[in-house]
Amino acid sequence: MERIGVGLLGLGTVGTGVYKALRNNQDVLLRRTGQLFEVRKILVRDPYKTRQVEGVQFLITTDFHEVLQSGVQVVIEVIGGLESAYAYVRDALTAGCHVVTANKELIAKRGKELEALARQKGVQLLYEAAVGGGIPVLGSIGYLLKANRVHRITGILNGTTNYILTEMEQKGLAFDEVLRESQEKGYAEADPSSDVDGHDAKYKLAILARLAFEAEISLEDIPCRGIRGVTSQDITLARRLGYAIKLLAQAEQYGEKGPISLRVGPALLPENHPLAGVNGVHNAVTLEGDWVQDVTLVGQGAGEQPTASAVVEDVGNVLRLPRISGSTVEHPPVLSGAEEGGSRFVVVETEALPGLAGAASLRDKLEQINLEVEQIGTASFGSSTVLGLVLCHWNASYTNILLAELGIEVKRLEHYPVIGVRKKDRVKEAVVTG
Ligand SMILES: NC(=O)C1=CN([C@@H]2O[C@H](COP(=O)(O)OP(=O)(O)OC[C@H]3O[C@@H](n4cnc5c(N)ncnc54)[C@H](OP(=O)(O)O)[C@@H]3O)[C@@H](O)[C@H]2O)C=CC1
Ligand SMILES: N[C@@H](CC=O)C(=O)O
Repeated sequence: MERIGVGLLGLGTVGTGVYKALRNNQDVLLRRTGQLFEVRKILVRDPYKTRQVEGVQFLITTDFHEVLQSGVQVVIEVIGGLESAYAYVRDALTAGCHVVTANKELIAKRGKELEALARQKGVQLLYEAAVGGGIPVLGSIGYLLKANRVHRITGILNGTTNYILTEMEQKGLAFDEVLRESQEKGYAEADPSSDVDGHDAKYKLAILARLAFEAEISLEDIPCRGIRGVTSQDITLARRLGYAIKLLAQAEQYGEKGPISLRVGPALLPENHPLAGVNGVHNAVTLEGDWVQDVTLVGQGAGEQPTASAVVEDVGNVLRLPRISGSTVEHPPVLSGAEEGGSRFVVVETEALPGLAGAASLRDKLEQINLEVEQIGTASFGSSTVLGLVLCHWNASYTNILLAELGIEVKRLEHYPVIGVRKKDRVKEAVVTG
């Protein structure tokens, strides 16, 4: 039996889970790795805080150097944020320690430099928990699908926003209330705007695309929209037309080493799409490769236990994996504005809207000016009425055309891409009101 010293940076939601998992499943890890992982020091910000786990007080420090001096071979970074985390990870790698982190922002922004440092020092830098919480998605791409050319990734990559959208729909709760709940449950980032504005999903998509396409991904190349604009009216109307609204992360490579398109934003999925029923804090990733065709991995995307699971799996692998060799990352062109051409769900909120007959005649009117309307629905919510249209072959100029044709005072107009509807699956006659 080999004793391995571990330094834990952070004892919040994830750090607490990691400490408990290392303690409670020590026997499992020992049996499977022959190694006994012992936490020697825990770095925190506030040494006086009451901790959610017993017996840690004598391990706590606020001095990072004490961690490095405690005979550790593995450092686990679960403090989050960028600058301090970066400095600690860099110093731990420089000192010859293996590093495991759950920090997607750090890996998306500084991963390239830190991986080069890890290679130079002959140590591992592992970050399975940075993407998809407990889902072993990076390992699946890196180790289990290594003979495939993965060309498309479609994912629900943020647990907080998926939880919010689900609770808004299923319980009719308000956005702010559900956001508070997701913070209490430990799903949200320290600054939850990273979740709700889509940045967290963007970091995760960049990490996935880099690994799957072996391509350098710049965060600026990922158009990103969050869920602040999604209302419960939009969710209700989309559902009536047969769709779920999800914060979707998409990446596609057109041919080997070919151009790449990337996008994060709310989108409609038809109810029979594999990701449409992924609810609550669950995440899911569909990977499409040349031989495997498609594989969908689903699991809890945030929270103490699933995230700790991914961190501790990395810890168990750190001394068993082959050393990272040279990287073959390419710089393919990135396609921008791959937003047009597909179907769009357009929501118009107003005070006065046509009923069923009016909606049908509106469709005729729009079709006369060559706006192909696939589905149309209206719904009333208190003093507001909402019109929802699924339009084919979306073009940015449609917004103004629509406003002119509607000829009514519009309180709000929002539009979402509609994903994954094949021609033969399209709903033919869909005019709903309520
Ligand atoms: N929560 C989740 O579901 C998931 C989180 N992650 C990632 O894991 C990381 C941690 O998240 P989470 O556990 O939720 O965060 P928390 O805010 O719950 O915990 C952060 C911990 O780090 C400590 N800390 C923060 N800054 C410093 C610093 N400068 N020096 C020393 N200690 C510091 C805090 O100390 P103190 O307790 O004294 O305040 C706290 O213990 C983040 O990168 C996050 O993105 C990844 C997947 C899922
Ligand atoms: N805040 C993140 C935590 C996990 O990465 C999320 O909600 O997905």
